[in-house]
Amino acid sequence: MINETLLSVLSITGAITLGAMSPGQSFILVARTAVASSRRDGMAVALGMGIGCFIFALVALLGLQSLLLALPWLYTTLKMLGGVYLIYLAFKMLRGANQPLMIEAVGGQQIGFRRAFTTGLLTQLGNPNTAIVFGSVFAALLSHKIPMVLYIVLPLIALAVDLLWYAFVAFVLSSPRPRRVYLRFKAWFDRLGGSVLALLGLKLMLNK
Ligand SMILES: NC(=[NH2+])NCCC[C@H](N)C(=O)O
Repeated sequence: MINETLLSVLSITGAITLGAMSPGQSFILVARTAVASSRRDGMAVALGMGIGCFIFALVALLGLQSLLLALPWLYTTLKMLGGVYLIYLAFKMLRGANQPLMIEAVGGQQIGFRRAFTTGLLTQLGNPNTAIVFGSVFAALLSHKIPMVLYIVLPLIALAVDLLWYAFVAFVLSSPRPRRVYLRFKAWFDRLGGSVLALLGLKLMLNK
């Protein structure tokens, strides 16, 4: 019994880790913030990603999947909201692509911890990749009777995995060299990042 639980916790941790490491909208946002804003802001986005995962994990354990199956309109509404938010972020990134950044100056263009955190959180909550990982993985890897402790342990693991991974990404990308590279090709990076975000947003809205 204990072993079985431990085994599912380990496989779930593995699946969450792979999900965190696969590139997507969350990665784009953390990377962009870390190179363009500051390490601190990058960390704030990473924290938002972690908390977003915590919420997803909890909600998945509480049976969101069956709720969404029962209420198709809720599913559609959430998808639309997520898509609109992504396109909004993409629009901001594309619009600012040609504006130079003065990030050599100390602190650069800080966006502020709270705003960075909120953007991270909303991006994670609107991320279909995250929803799929938590929706399906939990369903597939947990037995029907979920031990009580897992309701706390799994969300905490989810928080830790994404927080650590994205903090690592933010840490690496906010060091001088990656920032210099970003700065040189800023317009192109922003165009690329913005376009991918917009496509992901459209896909989210249009996909069944
Ligand atoms: N554990 C997870 N699946 N977290 C969500 C990660 C999302 C994905 N890595 C992205 O950048 O979009």
